Amino acid sequence: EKEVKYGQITELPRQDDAMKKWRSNRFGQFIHWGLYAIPGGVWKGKTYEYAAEFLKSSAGISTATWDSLQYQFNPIKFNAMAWAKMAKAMGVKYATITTKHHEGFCLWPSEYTDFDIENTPYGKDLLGEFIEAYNAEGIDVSLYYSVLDWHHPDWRYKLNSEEDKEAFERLKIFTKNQLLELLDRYPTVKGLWFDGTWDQCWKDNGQFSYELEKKLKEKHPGLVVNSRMRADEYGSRHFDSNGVLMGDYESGYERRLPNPWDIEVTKNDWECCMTIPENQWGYHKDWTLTHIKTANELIEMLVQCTSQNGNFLLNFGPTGEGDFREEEVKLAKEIGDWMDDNSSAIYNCGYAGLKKQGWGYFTQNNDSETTINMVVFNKPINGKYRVKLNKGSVIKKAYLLSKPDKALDLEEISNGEYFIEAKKVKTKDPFVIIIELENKDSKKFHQKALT
Ligand SMILES: Cc1ccc([C@@H]2N[C@@H](C)[C@@H](O)[C@H]2O)cc1
Repeated sequence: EKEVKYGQITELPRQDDAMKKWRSNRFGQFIHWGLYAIPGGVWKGKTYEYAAEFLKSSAGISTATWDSLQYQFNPIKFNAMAWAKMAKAMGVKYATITTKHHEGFCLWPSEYTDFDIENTPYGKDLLGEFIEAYNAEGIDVSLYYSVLDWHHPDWRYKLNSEEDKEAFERLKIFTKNQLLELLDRYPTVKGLWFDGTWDQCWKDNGQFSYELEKKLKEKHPGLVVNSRMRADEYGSRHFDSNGVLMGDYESGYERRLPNPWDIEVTKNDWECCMTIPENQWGYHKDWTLTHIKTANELIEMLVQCTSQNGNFLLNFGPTGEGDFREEEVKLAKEIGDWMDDNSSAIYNCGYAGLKKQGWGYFTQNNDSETTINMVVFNKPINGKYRVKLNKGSVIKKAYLLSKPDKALDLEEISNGEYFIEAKKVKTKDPFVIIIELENKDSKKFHQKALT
């Protein structure tokens, strides 16, 4: 054990209302929007395959040229209420939007820079409109903020000289000022999602990120912060040098999920953020470049995250004009239709304390001790679902969520192991079987107490 002075601040897992709400939300919408949405991955007629929000670097564009995009940013089709209604219909309970990505352009009128929405043809407080519209639909909003800032003259990747150190001190003050400004301007936001914190400059400033997290949480009670914000004084990130998670949830699952059988991951709160193409966060004009995930794939990811106590943050990249491409609109509808019928297996649900089995994923509502959800993705060819529960568990009845008054046939195999027969399931979509137990699934809740 090392002596870590600048590691974890808030003892985990948090059981306060703000964190319980974060945990019960489960499904969120990520929005990546900035100047990069204008060129959309294409520059001087050439299409760049790398992530569209990195076009400045992949096309070797000078900062001056890139930053001049500011004077073209005029999303005439932006309608925050329409966005919020689409998000609501999709079934998300929270949304995380880029306030400032690596390019440094701010979607809110910041008093600490002119490289912001105020100095564009649009001019209005776009971020404020977004937050108001999403909150009006009952959707919590958290703010993505990139510490890495390609525009700011004081940004340094590494601190090699006294001059670097002095410049980075100014950058740290700028960062703190902008974050306090965001919390001042938008008091209803629930969280901060930090990115761009992997460089040496930030790893050398563990004490600063410790004191910053402390200050932000004092200013904004209940604030939920991702582990990506932090480094400890030895440069250890996400987890301190003794392996203790920093921030409030683990945010290392970017475009990847844990192994579905991994139960270690269930011990912390965590979130997976995911793109619909293979690797585009910002709007890219050409979606033929890679595989585009289907609603079924994305629903399975959401269900897997829930089954392992994680949240799923699905990314959308609005165009430079402020609307969504048709593929995203279609996916939002398809996912929303599934959520309309099955969200009871997602919202306020988590790890059921049971091993994953071949037909799909167990989830369990955090407020129920005797009801377990089976979310089915793979129908057994004989229509018999083998379920292995905790020893001593006795099934009182099992039924399709879609047909609650028709009990399914059960056959007990051994202590806590059954076949559930569901032969006539017509749907082509994933579906839910509900198991109601005779007795308290005490082992699971005992496990919960230990975590
Ligand atoms: C190498 C790399 C750096 C930054 C990223 C950013 N993190 C995601 C959450 C997006 O914001 C992406 O631009 C992705 C890959």
